[in-house]
Amino acid sequence: MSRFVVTATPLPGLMQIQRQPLADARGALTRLFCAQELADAGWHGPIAQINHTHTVQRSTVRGLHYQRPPAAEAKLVSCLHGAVWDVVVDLRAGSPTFLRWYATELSAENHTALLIPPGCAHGFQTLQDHTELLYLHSAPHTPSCEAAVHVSEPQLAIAWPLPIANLSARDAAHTLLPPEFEGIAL
Ligand SMILES: Cc1cn([C@H]2C[C@H](O)[C@@H](COP(=O)(O)OP(=O)(O)O[C@H]3O[C@H](C)C(=O)[C@H](O)[C@H]3O)O2)c(=O)[nH]c1=O
Repeated sequence: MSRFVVTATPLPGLMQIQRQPLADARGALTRLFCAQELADAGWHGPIAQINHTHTVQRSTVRGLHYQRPPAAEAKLVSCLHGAVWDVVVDLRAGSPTFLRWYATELSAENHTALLIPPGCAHGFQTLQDHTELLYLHSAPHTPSCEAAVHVSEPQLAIAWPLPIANLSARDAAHTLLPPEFEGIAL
């Protein structure tokens, strides 16, 4: 029996993964990852790194981050505590949804994760204090390949649900996309 319900989104390759906890009188066991089950959803190869973020204040925004080739990465983003409004932006050159974004709520309660394909930027806004996310990365953190899109990028017009708060100095300083930006060649 599959422990995940996989649902496509309007962005090709971006999949919503709903975990299916096995509950009993003691509580529940929830599978967070399965290479075999998630291969069909687009996860290929080993997990290179796992990160955990704790964000203290509601309304905080982190993002919009991605890694360029050769460290372009898939990410599986899960919420372990609290809730986020999670955003993915398609930056893939030639994609039919280039520069379109998709957002959904990830929370400990709804057991929903996003499997984000390479070439997409990721960000989120916390909807509760003390929100914790777990990230599975298919490539190692490679500072020389790190890149980002500004959370207030006019070409995206992301409709953040709350006022943007606690943006890091680094995230506040990301430059805007040039009009001629054609995306990332993967
Ligand atoms: C991403 C990353 C960062 N770092 C170091 C670099 C900095 O010294 C410190 C904080 O990095 P940053 O401000 O980029 O972290 P976040 O803004 O929380 O980025 C996170 O939130 C956004 C929404 C994401 O999608 C990123 O993948 C995710 O890591 O951790 C590491 O050591 N390993 C890593 O994989």
